[in-house]
Order: sequence, then C-alpha cells, then structure tokens
Amino acid sequence: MTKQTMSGPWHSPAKLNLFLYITGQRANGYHDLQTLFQFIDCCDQLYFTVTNDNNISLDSQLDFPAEDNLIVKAARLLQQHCAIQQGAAIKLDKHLPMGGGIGGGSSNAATALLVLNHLWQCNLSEQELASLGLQLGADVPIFIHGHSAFAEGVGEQVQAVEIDEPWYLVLHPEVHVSTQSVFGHPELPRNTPKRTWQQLLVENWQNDCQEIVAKVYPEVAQALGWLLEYAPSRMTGTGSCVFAAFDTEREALSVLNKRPKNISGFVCKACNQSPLHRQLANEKTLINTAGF
Ligand SMILES: C[C@](O)(CO)[C@H](O)COP(=O)(O)OP(=O)(O)OC[C@H]1O[C@@H](n2ccc(N)nc2=O)[C@H](O)[C@@H]1O
Ligand SMILES: Nc1ncnc2c1ncn2[C@@H]1O[C@H](COP(=O)(O)OP(=O)(O)OP(=O)(O)O)[C@@H](O)[C@H]1O
Repeated sequence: MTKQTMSGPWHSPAKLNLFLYITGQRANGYHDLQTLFQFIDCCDQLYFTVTNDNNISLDSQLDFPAEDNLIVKAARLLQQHCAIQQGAAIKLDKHLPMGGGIGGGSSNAATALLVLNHLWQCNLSEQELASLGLQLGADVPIFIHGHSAFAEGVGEQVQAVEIDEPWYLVLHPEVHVSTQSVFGHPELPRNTPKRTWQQLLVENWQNDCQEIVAKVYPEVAQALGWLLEYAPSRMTGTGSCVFAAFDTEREALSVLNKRPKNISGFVCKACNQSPLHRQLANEKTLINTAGF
C-alpha cells in the first residue's frame, strides 16, 4: 500500500458579528437576521491525510464523540454527495474557545469541506459547497465564501463587503452559551425593522441578543461592563465573547493586560479575506506554476 502524505496545517479562522439584528422568525423556528461578518486571524488548525478506504476519522482533544463533530459530518456529507471512494484521517488542533459566538465549529466544517473538495478533487463550486454547508449550520456558508460580508436570511444571502480592518480585543467569559437557548428565549427582540446596507453602515452597531445573554449570564455582563470603560464594545453572535476595536495592536494589548483575572481574552487582527482562502489561493498558484 502506498504511504499517504499529510496535508496541512490548514487554517480555520474565527469570525465576529460586528452587528446582529433579528428581523423576524420563520415557520420552522429559525430567525431572519441582518448581520455583518468579519474574520479574525485567530484560528484552529486542521490536518488531512487522504486514505484508500472510505473511513473518516478524527483525532481531536475534544471531549465529545467524533461522530458528533461538525468536521466528521462535513467530510461524510461531501463524500456521499460526490460518491467519493476515498476517506480521510483528520487531525484538529483546537485553539478557539467553544460556545463563544466566534463560530469555531462552523469554521471547522467549512475548512473540511473546502480542503477535502480540493484533496478529493470533487470540483464543487463555492456555491455548491455553501449549500452543502448550510445543512450543517447557518454560519457555515460565510466561512465557505471567505470574505467579510453583510448577510441576511439565516445567513445564506451574502454580499461581500470591504470594511476597516482594525485590531480587536476579544474577551471570553468562561461560560458556554447555547445558540439554541438564546434563539428560544421568550424575551428576545425578534422584530427589528429591516434596513439597507447603506443605512446600517452609518449607524451605531448593536447585537439584538446581547441584552438577554447579559441578563442570563452575569459573566457576560461583567466582561462587557469592564470593556466598555475603554472602548465601544459589543457581543458577537449569541455570545459569550465580547469585543472592542482598536487602531493599533499595542493599544489592544495594553487594555488586555489590565483585564480582571477571571476573564480570558486575546488580541487579533481583522481580515476581510479569510486566512484559509489566502492559503487556498497560494496552493492553487503553486499547482498552476507546477503545471507550466
Ligand atoms: C448567531 C449566529 O452565530 C450569527 O452568526 C448564527 O446565526 C448561528 O449559526 P449556527 O451556530 O451555525 O447555528 P445553527 O447550528 O444553524 O443553529 C443552532 C440553533 O439556533 C437557532 N437559530 C440559528 C440561526 C438562526 N438564524 N435562527 C435560529 O433560530 C435554531 O434553533 C438552531 O437549532
Ligand atoms: N469542530 C467543532 N468545534 C467546536 N464545536 C463543535 C465542533 N463540532 C461540533 N461542535 C459543537 O458545537 C458547539 C458550539 O461550538 P462553537 O465553537 O461552534 O460555538 P460558537 O462559536 O458559539 O458557534 P456559533 O457562533 O456558530 O453559535 C460545541 O459546544 C460542540 O458541541
């Protein structure tokens, strides 16, 4: 049997929701949103070895079964959709906090779809991968498209945008917030009027989930209250992470270093292009060059 080589590390970046408005609820319970996504350069890393059997395996440090991991679900979905005979041994190096609203699980699923599409030579378009990804989670398509975007619907209607790329200080209160429980909360505002991108661009950005989450989780209220002393701050997604923008890395780090001992956090750079897509673009350039 030929020895298979490992491909990686492949980046799986986090996102922030710079604003998040809930504009309605659908018959199936899902909520219509207007949200602005931006990637940050804080990433998990994934490694892939293509195998000759059709087995999908995952080596991770996570304490729940591989079968429940979105990476395995994504790999199986692509394998079945394209009738691929090969399999993959996948390794995950987890760095992103989970249940923090920075989209780690969705990002891991998107990285698996994009990289395996490349390694298994499935040749699916970005749009086809985004449709597959939507079956795994509302946030997956944005990680497939890989550019800062204004998103509507449940996150599947995306418009790429160019926005400032500041440094962010992200605080992670040590609580895991369930997205499902936030969207199920009876007091969640669900009827924010829809606005155009041009209208939203010039407003003070907010997150409709923030008030409820801060009420239910005092740790989130504490982190937000502390950060607000230094800069305008908001929650991302359904929490628990909160963030503020700074012009320089130095300013962001100096605030991070003053944080209360019970709150963890990190400083990162915003990027309008996903770090994974930068890698994939380089890979394609190398393949093209090798072909000349
Ligand atoms: C809050 C955001 O992170 C903003 O980017 C996303 O909308 C959530 O995306 P996600 O984590 O991929 O969410 P999913 O795994 O699809 O959904 C988790 C649960 O949240 C609820 N949910 C999610 C997204 C949405 N637009 N409306 C909802 O009501 C549903 O009850 C769903 O069962
Ligand atoms: N590869 C994965 N990485 C992280 N979580 C995963 C993964 N696969 C499945 N999950 C499940 O998804 C849950 C939410 O994890 P995730 O890190 O995506 O939260 P999040 O950042 O709040 O996501 P979102 O902003 O999309 O709601 C985890 O608690 C875990 O049970």
